[in-house]
Amino acid sequence: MGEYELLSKIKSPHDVKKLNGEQLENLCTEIREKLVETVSVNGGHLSPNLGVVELTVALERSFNLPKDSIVWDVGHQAYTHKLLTGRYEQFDTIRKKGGISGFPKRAESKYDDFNTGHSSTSISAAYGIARAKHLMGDQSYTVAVIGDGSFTGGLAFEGMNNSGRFNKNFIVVLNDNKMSISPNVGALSRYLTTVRIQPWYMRVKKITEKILSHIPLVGKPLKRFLQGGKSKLKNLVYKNTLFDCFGFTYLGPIDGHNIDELENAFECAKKVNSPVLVHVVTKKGKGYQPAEDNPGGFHGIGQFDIDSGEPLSSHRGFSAEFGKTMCELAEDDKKICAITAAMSGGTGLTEFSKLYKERFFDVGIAEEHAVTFGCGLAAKGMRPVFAVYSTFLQRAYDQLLHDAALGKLHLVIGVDRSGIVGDDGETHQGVFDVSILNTIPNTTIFSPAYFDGMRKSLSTAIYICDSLAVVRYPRGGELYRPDDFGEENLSYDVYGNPNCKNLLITYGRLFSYACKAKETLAKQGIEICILKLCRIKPIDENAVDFAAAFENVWFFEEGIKNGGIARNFSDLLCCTSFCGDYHIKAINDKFVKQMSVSEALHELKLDNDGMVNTITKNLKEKN
Ligand SMILES: Cc1ncc(C[n+]2csc(CCOP(=O)(O)OP(=O)(O)O)c2C)c(N)n1
Ligand SMILES: CC(=O)[C@@H](O)[C@H](O)COP(=O)(O)O
Ligand SMILES: [Mg+2]
Repeated sequence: MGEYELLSKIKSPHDVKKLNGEQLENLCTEIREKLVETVSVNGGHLSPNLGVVELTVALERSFNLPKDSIVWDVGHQAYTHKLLTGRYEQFDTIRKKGGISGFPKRAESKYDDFNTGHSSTSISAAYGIARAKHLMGDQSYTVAVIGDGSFTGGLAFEGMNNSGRFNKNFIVVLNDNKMSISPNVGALSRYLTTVRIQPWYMRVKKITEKILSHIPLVGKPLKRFLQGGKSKLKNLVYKNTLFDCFGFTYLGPIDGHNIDELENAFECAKKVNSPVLVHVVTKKGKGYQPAEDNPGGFHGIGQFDIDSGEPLSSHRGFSAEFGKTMCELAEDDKKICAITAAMSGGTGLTEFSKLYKERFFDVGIAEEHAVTFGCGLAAKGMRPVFAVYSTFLQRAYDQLLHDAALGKLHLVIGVDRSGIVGDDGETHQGVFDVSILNTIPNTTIFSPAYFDGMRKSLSTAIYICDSLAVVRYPRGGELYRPDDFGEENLSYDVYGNPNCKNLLITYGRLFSYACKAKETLAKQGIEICILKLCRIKPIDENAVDFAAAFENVWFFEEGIKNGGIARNFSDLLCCTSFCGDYHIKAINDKFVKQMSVSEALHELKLDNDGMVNTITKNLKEKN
């Protein structure tokens, strides 16, 4: 490893076009080695990228980038695209502070046509791009590349429905590897299996030609192309599929690891004067045995040992604790149901899915549906718990508001990855959920700091609350817990001398940083007391009354300031006799870039150093 003779010389897709068959094969091998080597150090999305090496090479050769446009859905599989579009030299910085992103970014390269991170957007975005080009008389091609998992998202179907009537070329490449993060689920997935294996979809050119001659508009040009002298399209078969019903000409299935076959299919797709769907079959994790054996495990991974495929670090996190608690509760209560939107592993629900199969619902990448489906379960007296990453819950605002809260339905949401998540960057930071949920009436939000608080909050959300109830917890595990801090209370805790002048308010994992800051400040002769909220909506009136007695109050919040709890708290304080100074440190109207969690908290001045510096500075200014 380390010697990338061909890859290191690729400065743009133009260079890839110059390579012959043998060189392309070697290039793909080098790319795979580079992917494994880099991700083993930086962490990242390995198996999705290993699966699309040939697909990407074929796309970059068949199309004329950056004039033609490619929109990668989610964008977690665009590493090869980055390597072939002038970012080889920077590739070692991927997902690091100041480095290149793990997702496409328009600001990063002229070859990145659309910013992504959340799934199922590619068809809509690419269609918008195609229509804009059309309006401007630009004849270049536009391609959306979407995985079979991302195709389960409603937005993908909205895009298909809308774009299917376009009377110009528009290409959707469906990368079908039978996997979302875990095995893909649902009727679409079942349908794709039948498309892949039905016997009448024989790969016979004659049949293709015969069928094509009966298809108006599309058939004849395709047939002519198939019959063309240097056509190598013997593997291409026209079929009548679900996609045709949407107005797309279906081409496939194509072997996604055969560059020749892929290029032929793309050449053919270009000839169609209407929307085309190219169905490409790939193997997630291809070329690295541990990832082929465990594609879900290598979907998104931290550092690992290349020889064994073993992760270099593992610690028990909130997700695992949440999953364990769900299993314990579900054992005694047959009404408890768990819902995930294609994130069973990440949200800790794998064990639940095995133990309580009939009460476990993986709805695909469909957060909006997950919420409304949960509301339906709740309407009939079940106890649904939807476990979802904070960033993906953003999709379901209207469903939370209109379907759950307005109807006072008792849906519980486990908001995983709340707060800074680190290397995935802006698209994945869980810093908006509080502000979003805070606007919704009939909603209770708990944001514990430790596992015991999470367990208590979850059972309270399930058994005491009677409308929308949310328990949020961060990526990773528990942080520092002082020996003299007892069990977490559900509403709030006071830690320190309640009669001192200075009060630090916070919630969630920032409490750990606050405790460290308290110790540091004590050494400097500054005494602070900490008010640790657990239930952040509604805020306990007694907590507000307690805070009102202090001379100096700081609220540190790991979330966006607008609409956050610190602002609420200040509104409530205004209604008391409080006459001290009130300071808020939260994320001030910006997106948080990719970097480790500790780097981000440091930069945002939300770690212990930031707290100490802010407090000492404010006190100095006052005196
Ligand atoms: C709205 C949204 N929900 C969930 C995710 C998390 N997620 C990222 S990739 C992925 C699976 C995508 O599967 P597929 O599109 O088939 O790509 P593959 O990894 O199989 O290549 C999921 C669920 C996301 N990025 N966006
Ligand atoms: C691309 C995507 O959205 C997911 O794969 C996400 O990156 C997973 O994040 P975790 O690593 O925190 O599970
Ligand atoms: Mg897939």
